[in-house]
Amino acid sequence: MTRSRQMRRHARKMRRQGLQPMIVINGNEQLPDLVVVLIGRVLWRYRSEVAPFYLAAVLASVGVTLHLAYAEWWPYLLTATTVTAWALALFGERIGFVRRAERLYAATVAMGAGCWLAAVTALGIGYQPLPQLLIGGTVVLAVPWWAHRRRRAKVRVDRQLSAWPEIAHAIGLPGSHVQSAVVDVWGWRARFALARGQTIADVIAKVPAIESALGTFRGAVRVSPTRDDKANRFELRVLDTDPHADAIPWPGPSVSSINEPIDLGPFEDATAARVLLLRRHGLIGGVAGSGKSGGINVLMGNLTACRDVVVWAIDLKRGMELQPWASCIDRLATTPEQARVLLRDAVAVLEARASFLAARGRRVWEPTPDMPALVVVIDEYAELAEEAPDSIGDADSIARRGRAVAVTLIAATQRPTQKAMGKGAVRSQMDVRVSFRVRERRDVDLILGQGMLNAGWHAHILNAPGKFLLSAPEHDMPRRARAYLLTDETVTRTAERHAQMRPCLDDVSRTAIEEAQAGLSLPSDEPTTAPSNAEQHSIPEDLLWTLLTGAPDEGIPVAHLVKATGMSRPWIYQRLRELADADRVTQVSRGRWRAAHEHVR
Ligand SMILES: Nc1ncnc2c1ncn2[C@@H]1O[C@H](COP(=O)(O)OP(=O)(O)OP(=O)(O)O)[C@@H](O)[C@H]1O
Repeated sequence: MTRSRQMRRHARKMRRQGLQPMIVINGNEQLPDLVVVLIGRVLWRYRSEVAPFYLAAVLASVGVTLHLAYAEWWPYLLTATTVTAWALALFGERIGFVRRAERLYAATVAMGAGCWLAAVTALGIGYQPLPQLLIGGTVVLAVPWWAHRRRRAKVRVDRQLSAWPEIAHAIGLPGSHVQSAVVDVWGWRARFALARGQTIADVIAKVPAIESALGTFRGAVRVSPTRDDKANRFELRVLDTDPHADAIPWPGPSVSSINEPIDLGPFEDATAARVLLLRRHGLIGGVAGSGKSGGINVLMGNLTACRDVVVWAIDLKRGMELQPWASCIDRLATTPEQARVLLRDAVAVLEARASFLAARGRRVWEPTPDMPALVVVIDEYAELAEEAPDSIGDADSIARRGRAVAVTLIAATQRPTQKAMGKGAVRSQMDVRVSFRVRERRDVDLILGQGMLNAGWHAHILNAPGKFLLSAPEHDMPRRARAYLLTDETVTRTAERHAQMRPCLDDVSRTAIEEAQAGLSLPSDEPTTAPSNAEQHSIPEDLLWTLLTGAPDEGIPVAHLVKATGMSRPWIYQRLRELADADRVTQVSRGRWRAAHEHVR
């Protein structure tokens, strides 16, 4: 019996006795077979780390072979090298070198390796200083490779996943296997297939065992169904770091249109807390210092990035919170009087839009850069209710009737009591509720809605500023999230950038505001039905023309035209536009028109 067979037998015997065999290598003896296997395994396991040296070894052997057989090939090698390096630098993105630094690195390695190979092919490996260049170049170029974060993360995940069959066996899920995996900022996620008869409930019951087997911290593993909701699949989310451990810098806007859900910050499992604001109103609550203003900054950073949103804001704390965004805000009210006018105008906008839609037989206002949504942000709503109580009726109107016409209200307040919200229906109309930390348990229901505390929405125990619970039609489970943090400098920079691309309100809304400001706003029960046939058209059109030709020099207000003809405001505007296109009428000033001079009586 050879010595190595004796050793293996001995090892088996020890294992039967429950002991762990140890390999002792005596310097004078030949290495046992086992050690060769072990070294092979280590070299395979650490193949990613050792890859630069593998490449160097391959280059050296290819170089020696080429020198002996085809020494005259070196110019071809140089040409191929140059072409490859340029291709990697210019088009490397297509094969996975996403960042510029990665493409430059790949091109440098290709250039270095190719030039060295060409030199060895021509001169032989013994030519000085080619051997030194190979060793030095390998070590120097290996440093960025070793340091590359994404490579390291991928290797770590590969190793954890290659151990999955053993883990699955140990935790009682034998036969389950990995289908795909991706690495991200917080850790990794992988899709698994389950063996016959296993269910996702079995996996959820094993989460602590999975955490232990993968060597993660407690709470790092989440199990969820896959998107296709197959009963024999599951998704495993493994966090390397707790996403909520520190403040999370804002990564920049997540949307460019109000039609997309806004990312407020990550949940504990690092998935994004995304919420749609189109045709919804929002209520943000929480005690002083809980991060409300931070939350509003995240919203502002996103809303101002949308080319189909006009933002109006009310900040009665003398603009302390919203002033930094002033360059992106179409109208900012910082006094009760300004707030009153702003809300009255917002109601005028919503009424004009409703008439405009009704006249065209349309139900909803689809925001576009030309016809944007209007979002009214009110910081500290309680101050508004206290200092401008007569404007609460307008806020109420917006909350009740704003959805279809894309006029959205977002109100922030510390405690949305009935008194703080004024005597209106505003609170009950809020579809999206964001609760930062509250002082008392009963405040949970105030912000999130009746019965939410008992349903497990424990906003009173949120333990750091910026942490929040989000309740919305697509978020019906209490999950902690943490809002991104925008530093003052980020706010300034973002506001500067976004200020250049803010849209203006559409004609319908602008005119409604002008009329409201001129005190000519029509009652909300103005006629909204468009004429149904040509016969009906002919009379008001004649009347309209008569009014325009008889108008004084300063023009006739649109509101008068509406009243006199009995037609809807959008109808009047359409006719005016047609007449203006035919050079028959002119707009004297905002909201005032008359016939062109040659037609004036
Ligand atoms: N998302 C966040 N992540 C980390 N820290 C935050 C976050 N939001 C706020 N903070 C910290 O908490 C402090 C208070 O936040 P913020 O001013 O937003 O609270 P607030 O609820 O608006 O208070 P107030 O009502 O007094 O204005 C900030 O100075 C900041 O340091």
